[in-house]
Amino acid sequence: MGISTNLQQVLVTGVFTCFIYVISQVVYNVFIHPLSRFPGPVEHKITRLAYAWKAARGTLPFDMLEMHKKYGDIVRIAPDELAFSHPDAWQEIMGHKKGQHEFTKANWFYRPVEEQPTHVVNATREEHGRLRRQLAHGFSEKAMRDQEPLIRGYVDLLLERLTGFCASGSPVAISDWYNFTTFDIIGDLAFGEPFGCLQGSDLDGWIKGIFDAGRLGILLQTLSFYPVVKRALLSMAPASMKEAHEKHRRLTQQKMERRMEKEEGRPDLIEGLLRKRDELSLTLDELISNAEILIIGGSETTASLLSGVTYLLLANPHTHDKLKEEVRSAFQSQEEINLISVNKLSYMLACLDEAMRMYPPIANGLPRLCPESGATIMGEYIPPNTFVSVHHWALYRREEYFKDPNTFHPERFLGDQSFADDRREVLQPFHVGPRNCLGRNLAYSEMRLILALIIFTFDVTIEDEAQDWINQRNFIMWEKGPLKVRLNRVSALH
Ligand code: HEM
Repeated sequence: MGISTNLQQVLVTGVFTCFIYVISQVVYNVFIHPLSRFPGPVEHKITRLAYAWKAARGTLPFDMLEMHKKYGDIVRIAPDELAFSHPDAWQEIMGHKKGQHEFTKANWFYRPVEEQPTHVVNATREEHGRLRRQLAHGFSEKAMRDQEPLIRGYVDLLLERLTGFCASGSPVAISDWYNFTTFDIIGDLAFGEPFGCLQGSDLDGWIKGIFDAGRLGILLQTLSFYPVVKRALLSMAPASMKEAHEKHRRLTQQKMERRMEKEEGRPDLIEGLLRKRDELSLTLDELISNAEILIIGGSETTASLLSGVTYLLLANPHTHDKLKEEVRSAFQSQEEINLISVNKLSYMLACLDEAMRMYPPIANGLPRLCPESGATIMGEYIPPNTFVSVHHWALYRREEYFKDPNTFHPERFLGDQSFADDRREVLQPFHVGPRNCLGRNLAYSEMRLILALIIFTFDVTIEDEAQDWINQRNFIMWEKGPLKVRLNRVSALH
């Protein structure tokens, strides 16, 4: 009897203490916290879980737009995070800072498992500078000229494989084929060998392993705010998961070792790091980690945009007609289309930029941490250790910055006067500043070459089942369904 009364008392005290703790957290976060003066939904001010829930449901980009519409350009999206939706925010958060402290990348997002080897995207500032300098060789104009035959080989294989579908008359998920192509290209540029996706008409198991790990990464990012739970869950990971991880690691190591055996001076993206490996004190795991991030960053992004622009053109037939006219009048044969000659296709570039606005490959904000000195963003003092972000999709759909933002208008990038008030500098899908995209030129070259050759070679029509394709969820990357189209080879090319 005495024991159960004691137990009851302990339980009541425990529950009461938890209750007091939660109430005091709520009161602190809503009324006393240094960010309490910023507007936002109350559940987001109270707990990180409100944001995590939206990210986990895949609706974050759309929720962010609604929040900015309701609360303005600055929204408190978590107790310790602000989202900014304004042209000035890019430079103020990510730009080069003369004599001021830079915003660092948020560890909870970029390094959810601290034990993993680092790479150029999540490295500390000092480490990053050294890695970037070396990697930059592989992205130079000269390197790209040297890489062109390799890239062209895969694009020709894509055209050959797609031609197969013309003969059979069956619909084709062109989105998959864009993925196969960009993965094979980047596999060769990062590891010295393709994944065989175009040959095998499927994503390689190694790539699937990376995507699975990506999904887990979203969960781990949220759990970074609850380290005890994260540690417990990681220690309870089933043996099958650990085995899969180990198998993936072994395969990657073999890939890297094969690349290291190849001739010196290969014009690819990893050669710069291999050459200075000792100077940079790079372990094998760090080399692998850099190659992996090149593959993740350089394939899905480009393939998404190609799928997005194809869908938007097909859903807006007058733009598709205009592009066909531009490409087919500029060239007489496929051979004339190359990385240099595609530069004259100004309408096509406008289509790519407009697709980047409506369907940015990276749709959500990538968070940064405000320096110890605090900072001023959009005229507001931001206290130290605040996470800050700019959410691409939501920013690009704001009527304040783009006229008729939900409609595909490539003309807005061609000086059309009806879009004179657009704030085109808002569009920064590759970011600005010292950590902006190294692969921007490569991405544009690949996308221009592939799109020009597709438009030149095929008449493309969209299948009924794909009419709604663009309405997708987003989990850091878009959850692309199959973009089903029918292809007919242009008669002059038969
Ligand atoms: C449409 C395609 C692409 C988009 C929209 C894109 C976007 C971005 C963005 C937003 C960042 C900054 C990430 C951050 O702040 O954490 C980034 C970084 C990076 N991207 Fe891309 N990217 C694309 C294609 C590529 C390609 C083809 C490559 C080639 C491998 C590539 C390589 C990189 C690298 C190496 C970085 C890290 C740069 C650094 O931290 O110094 N990207 N990209």
